[in-house]
This record gives sequence, C-alpha cells and structure tokens, in this order.
Amino acid sequence: MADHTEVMKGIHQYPGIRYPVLTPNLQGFHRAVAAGATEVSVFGAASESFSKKNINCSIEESMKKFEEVVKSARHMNIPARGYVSCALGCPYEGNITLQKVTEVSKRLYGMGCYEISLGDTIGVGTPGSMKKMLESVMKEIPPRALAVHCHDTYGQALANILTALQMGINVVDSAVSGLGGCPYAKGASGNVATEDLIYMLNGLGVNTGVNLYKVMEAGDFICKAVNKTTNSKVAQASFNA
Ligand SMILES: CC(C)(COP(=O)([O-])OP(=O)([O-])OC[C@H]1O[C@@H](n2cnc3c(N)ncnc32)[C@H](O)[C@@H]1OP(=O)([O-])[O-])[C@@H](O)C(=O)NCCC(=O)NCCSC(=O)C[C@@](C)(O)CC(=O)[O-]
Repeated sequence: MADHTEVMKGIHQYPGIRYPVLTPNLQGFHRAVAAGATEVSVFGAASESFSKKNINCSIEESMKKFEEVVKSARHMNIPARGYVSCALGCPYEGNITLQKVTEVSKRLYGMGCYEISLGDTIGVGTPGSMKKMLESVMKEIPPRALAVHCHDTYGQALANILTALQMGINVVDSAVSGLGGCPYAKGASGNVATEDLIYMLNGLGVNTGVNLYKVMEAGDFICKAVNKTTNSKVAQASFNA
C-alpha cells in the first residue's frame, strides 16, 4: 500500500478508463484522492484469518473502516467498489460458508459499494462451487452489482468465469499475462490472464472492444519489465507459433 501515491502519479490516466485504488482505511483513501484517484476499492474477506493476515483486522473491524471510506467517498462523489476475498475458499481456513460470503457481500453493498467483486483468491473454485456461491449471493445482491475475480491456481478460472457469465454476471476482473496475486495467499497464481479471457469472449461472440494483440503486446512489455513469464496460454501459443 505504501507506494500507491507514486504509482498513481506515475501512470497516464486515459479518459473513459477507471483506475480504482485499493484503500482499506481512511488514511489510504485521503492519500489516494490526493494522488488523483477518482475511484476507490475496499477489500474485505469472508474469512477471519485472511482478514487479519491481509489487512490486520477482524471482519467486523474492517467493516467499520470501510464504512468510513465509503461514506467519505460518497461525500466526494467518488465511486467505491467492494471486494470479498476467499469467496470460494481460504488459504488458512479452507472452506468458507456460503452464508459468510453472502453476509460480507451484503454488508459491503449495503454500506454503498456500487459493485461487489467476489474473489476466488486462491483459485480453488470450480464451476460447481461458483454456481452455488453466486446463487446464494444473488439472493441478496442483483447480478448487475456483482463481479467475479478469479485466480487461476487450479486452472479453473475461465470455466468459473463462463459459469458466472451464464448466470448474468457481466463484470470480470483479470490481469494482463495473469500477473498479480496476493501476498497472503501463498502459492496462489495471479488473476486469470486478460489475454485468455478476451480470447474466450471473442469466441463467444462478445464484443469487448479490446484489441487482443495490443493486450498481448502490453503483456509482453510488462513481463519483460518485471522479469516474469506470462501465465497467458494465448500469449504462449501465439508467441511460440
Ligand atoms: C491495511 C494495512 C495498511 C494495515 O496495516 P496496519 O499495520 O494495521 O496499519 P497501521 O494503521 O498500524 O499503520 C502501519 C503503517 O502503514 C501505514 N498505512 C496504514 N494504512 C495505509 C494505507 N492504506 N496506505 C498506505 N499506508 C498505510 C501507516 O501510515 C503506518 O506507516 P508508518 O507510520 O509505520 O510509516 C496493511 O495491513 C496492508 O497494507 N494490507 C494490504 C496488504 C496487501 O497489499 N494485500 C493485497 C491486496 S489485494 C487483495 O487483498 C485481494 C484482492 C482484493 O485482490 C481480491 C482477491 O484476490 O481476493
């Protein structure tokens, strides 16, 4: 979190693109706004252990911090997004109940987050568990206010995303080259690769308005810059063709 001011100042913000900043507390919110943030995200968890590891507070304590952030954001007309980590499993507690995931999601939505991103933080979900979890959360929150955030640790991300799309969710988080991950989800791979997601959506006839080749170029550039190998199967297949 410490360097998000530098990151915000270092990027060129294009019109029409959203650049949400992770702000787990008011301190981070004020710093992000001072650095030019026009959207913020609070990130909670459906697991007590993960909440304590990731943001150093209990779920209940985190809700109080998030309420302060979302209230301040609302006063400044800044949209606030909410994440629920461990929506399909926790690296410390294993299985997380549908009831807990739904309760935390409902709290974030109820406090004013415009969208709730349901995170399979350690990528253990399957289409079966994704379906059950979404059925439970969708009893409380409409699909238009939900997103899925699938890490690909067990290679299930695209199948899980397809399941979510078929259930009416149409916002999907991804990361170019499948980079990313969470410091407290040991061994978890990055998010689903944007390249692979676009390839699948193109095949479904979904017009994402995104140029897949440009994304692959960006992924190649970033991987070289951070000395990482792409996790994108589409990029691997294309570059090795
Ligand atoms: C939340 C804290 C800071 C609490 O950490 P803490 O130690 O409880 O906070 P504190 O209030 O005691 O402050 C400790 C230091 O952090 C500073 N600090 C305090 N707040 C902030 C802030 N917002 N931004 C920048 N700096 C901050 C604060 O100023 C102080 O600095 P010092 O005085 O020691 O120099 C810490 O636990 C933390 O940084 N957690 C985030 C760890 C992280 O990056 N996790 C990955 C995020 S992505 C994710 O969670 C998953 C997600 C969203 O992608 C979805 C999914 O896959 O599940």
